[in-house]
Amino acid sequence: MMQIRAEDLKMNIGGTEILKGVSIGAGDGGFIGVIGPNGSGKSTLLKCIYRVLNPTKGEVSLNGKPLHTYSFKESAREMAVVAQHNYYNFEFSVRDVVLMGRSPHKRAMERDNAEDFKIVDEALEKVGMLPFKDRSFSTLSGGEQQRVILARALAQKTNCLILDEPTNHLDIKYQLQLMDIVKELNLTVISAVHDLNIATMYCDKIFVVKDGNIVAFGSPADVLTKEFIKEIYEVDAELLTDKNGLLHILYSPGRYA
Ligand SMILES: Nc1ncnc2c1ncn2[C@@H]1O[C@H](COP(=O)(O)OP(=O)(O)OP(=O)(O)O)[C@@H](O)[C@H]1O
Repeated sequence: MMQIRAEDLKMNIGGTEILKGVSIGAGDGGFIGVIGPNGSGKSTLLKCIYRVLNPTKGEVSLNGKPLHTYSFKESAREMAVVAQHNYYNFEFSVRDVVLMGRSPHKRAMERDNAEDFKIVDEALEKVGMLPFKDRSFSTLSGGEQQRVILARALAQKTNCLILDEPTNHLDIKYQLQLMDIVKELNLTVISAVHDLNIATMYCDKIFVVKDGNIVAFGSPADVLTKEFIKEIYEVDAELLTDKNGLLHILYSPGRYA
């Protein structure tokens, strides 16, 4: 099973310290959420983990081995990413976008084979996008694109998934569907999550980021108290536990500082 650790990450951009010494870990199929207000550093932290950014200080490791000792291809066989924004101006078909998920498993110039096409179809089927296979990716709605990007990550067949706000763009059915798909895979997951109710439903543990620091860690039910939500997000929330023992966080209009 996959272990992933970020140790004392610092990130300076243009003289501003965006991450101030952040350590997080995930492994053994755990679903780890990263929550926190806008601009707190969640995406920056995830980008250091999925190698879009190089931390100014600190280190990310996979299975105890520093990430920089992996080639990009090697780390892509371990870790797939669904990023927050996908800028696709190009005219790839849906199938071709998902096929890109197979490239870490192929040698240079190696052709896609029947197995790759099968994996792509299975991944598209899983997210309910198989009927869109021949469509141009750029003509899809935001939510459809998001599901295709998840299919690409699934086709990558990794042990670890990094998700940055994966339910962005999705209506409630597809938010639940995406989280259910990811949960059922039992992969090691690190996901930035904005919706605290989604976090309580799906995350085993959450890290809370504020102003570039981790300010709390624990199970959603332990961390997300009324007082803590007020402190972190400056909103008044009511907490309710339903008959199944699931925590719900309720808000009211105008109840913020
Ligand atoms: N390249 C950059 N140059 C300058 N500032 C940056 C850069 N990248 C990020 N920042 C700043 O760093 C802070 C953290 O950004 P980040 O995207 O990590 O936050 P976030 O917690 O993911 O926010 P959100 O919830 O709004 O997506 C923000 O104030 C952002 O403006």
